[in-house]
Amino acid sequence: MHYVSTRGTAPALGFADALLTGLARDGGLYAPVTLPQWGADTIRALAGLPYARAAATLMSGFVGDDIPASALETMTAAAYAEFRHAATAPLVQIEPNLFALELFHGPTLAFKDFAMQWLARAMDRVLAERGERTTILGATSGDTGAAAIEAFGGLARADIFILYPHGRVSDVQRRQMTTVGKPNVHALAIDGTFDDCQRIVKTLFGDLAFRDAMRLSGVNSINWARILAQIVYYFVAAVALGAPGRAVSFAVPTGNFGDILAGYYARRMGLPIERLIIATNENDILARTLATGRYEPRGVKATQSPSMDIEVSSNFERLLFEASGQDPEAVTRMMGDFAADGWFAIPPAALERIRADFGAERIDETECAAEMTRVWRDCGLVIDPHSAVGVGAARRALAASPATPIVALGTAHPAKFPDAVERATGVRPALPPHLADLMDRPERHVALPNDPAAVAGYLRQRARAPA
Ligand SMILES: Cc1ncc(COP(=O)(O)O)c(C=O)c1O
Ligand SMILES: N[C@@H](CCOP(=O)(O)O)C(=O)O
Repeated sequence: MHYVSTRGTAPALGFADALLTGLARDGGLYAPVTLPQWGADTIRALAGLPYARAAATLMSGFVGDDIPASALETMTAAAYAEFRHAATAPLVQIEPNLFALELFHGPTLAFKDFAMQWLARAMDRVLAERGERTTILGATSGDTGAAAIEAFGGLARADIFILYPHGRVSDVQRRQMTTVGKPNVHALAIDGTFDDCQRIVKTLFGDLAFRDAMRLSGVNSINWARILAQIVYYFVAAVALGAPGRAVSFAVPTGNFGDILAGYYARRMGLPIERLIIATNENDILARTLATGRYEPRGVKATQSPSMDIEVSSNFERLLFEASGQDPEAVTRMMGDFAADGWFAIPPAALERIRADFGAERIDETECAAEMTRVWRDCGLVIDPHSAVGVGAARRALAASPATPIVALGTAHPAKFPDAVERATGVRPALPPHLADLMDRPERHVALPNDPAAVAGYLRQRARAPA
C-alpha cells in the first residue's frame, strides 16, 4: 500500500513512513493511491465481531507488512480495552430510522480516542523498531489535544506540544490538557483561533530545516493513520443496522473534515452508505462551499460547539484530491489560490462529484440548543452540543429520505460541555469517575502569541534532543 501527497511533489511513502511523517513535505496530505475493496461477504463477516477485532481486520489492508497482523491485533485490543462501554461504539435509537453512534466512551470522552489510542501504539512501535524519537506538534480546538496528551503522555520516545486557542475551549477540555503533569507534555495556549493554531503547525512543518532538526510528527487528522482508524466505526455501525443488505446514511458533526472523510473512504471501499451529511454549526463554510463551489472563510464565530469552530478544514484537501481524480496539480492550484487570495473555486466536475456523495446542513445556535432539549425530553438522553448538531442535521436528511436509516455521530460526552448542556436540558452532566477530580487538579500551561517563531523558539528550548 502506497501513499501519495495531494500536492504531488513529496515522495510516495509506505504506511510506517506516512505514519511518522504527518504532513507531506510539499505541504500536502498523504492519501492512499488505491483502496482495499470490501465485498458483501467480507462486510457481512464483520457482524458480531468485537470492535478491536473488526478494527484490526479493516486496518490490515492499509498497513501492509509494516505492522504484522498479530501485532496489529494486540495493538487494537489494547487501544480499545480502556473504553467504558462493552460495545465500544454503541448505537442508540432516537426515533424510527434515526440513531446516534456514541463515540465518547474512551478515556478523554470524545471520538478522537478511537484513532489516538491506536496511533500512539503504532507510532511507538515504529519508533522503537527504528531506534528514533519524535517531537509531536499538534493543534486542537479541544478534543484532539486531550486525546493526544492522554495517548502519548509518558511515552519515552515522544515529546508532545499541543497548541490550543486561548479562551476558546471548554474548562473540561482545557483541564484535560493542562493537568497531566507528565514531563513530555506541553499544552500551549495561543492567542488566536483554532485556525491560527493549525496555521502555525503547518508553517512549522513547512520549515524543512526546523522540521528535520526537531523530527516533527503530526497527530492531527493530517496524519492518514487518524483517518484510517476512524473508517472502522462506519463499518461497524452500518453492519449493525443491516449492511451490506441495507444502505445507511451518516450525519457527521464537522470541523476539520477528518471524521466525515473517513466515512467517504468507507463508502469508496464498498460500504453501502447512501448519503454523508456534513453537519456544521454557524461556522458553515462547508455548507456554503457545497452550495456555491467557492471555499471562502468569513471569520470564525465562537459557538456552544467550540470544537467545530473551524474555517480552514484541513481534510477538505484530501476530498479535493479524490474529486479531481487524484490530480495533484488541480489541488496545488486551489491551495495556491487560497494562500494568495483567501478563497478558491472548485472546478465544476469536481464539485459535481462532491455533491453526489455529500449533503450539508447548518444547525444554528438556537437549533442546537433545541435539539439537546428535544432529545432529552423525548428519549431521556443527554447529548452534547456537537452531537446535537449531528442529530439536527440527521433529522433534516431523514425528512428528505425517510426510508434510509441515518446515524448521527455522537462525537463528545455531554460532561465536556456542562454549561451548554445544562442550559438546554436543566441537567448538569457529571464527569465519569476517572475524571471526577479533574476540576481540582493543578494546571500547568504556557501562553504564547499567535506567531510561528514564538512556538518554534519554545519547542527548541523544551523538546528533548531527538535521537
Ligand atoms: C466533539 C467534536 N465533534 C466534531 C468535531 C469535528 O470533527 P472533524 O474535525 O473531524 O470534522 C470535532 C473536532 O474535530 C470534535 O472535537
Ligand atoms: N476538533 C478538533 C480539531 C482538530 O481536528 P483533527 O481531527 O485534525 O485533529 C479538535 O478537537 O482538536
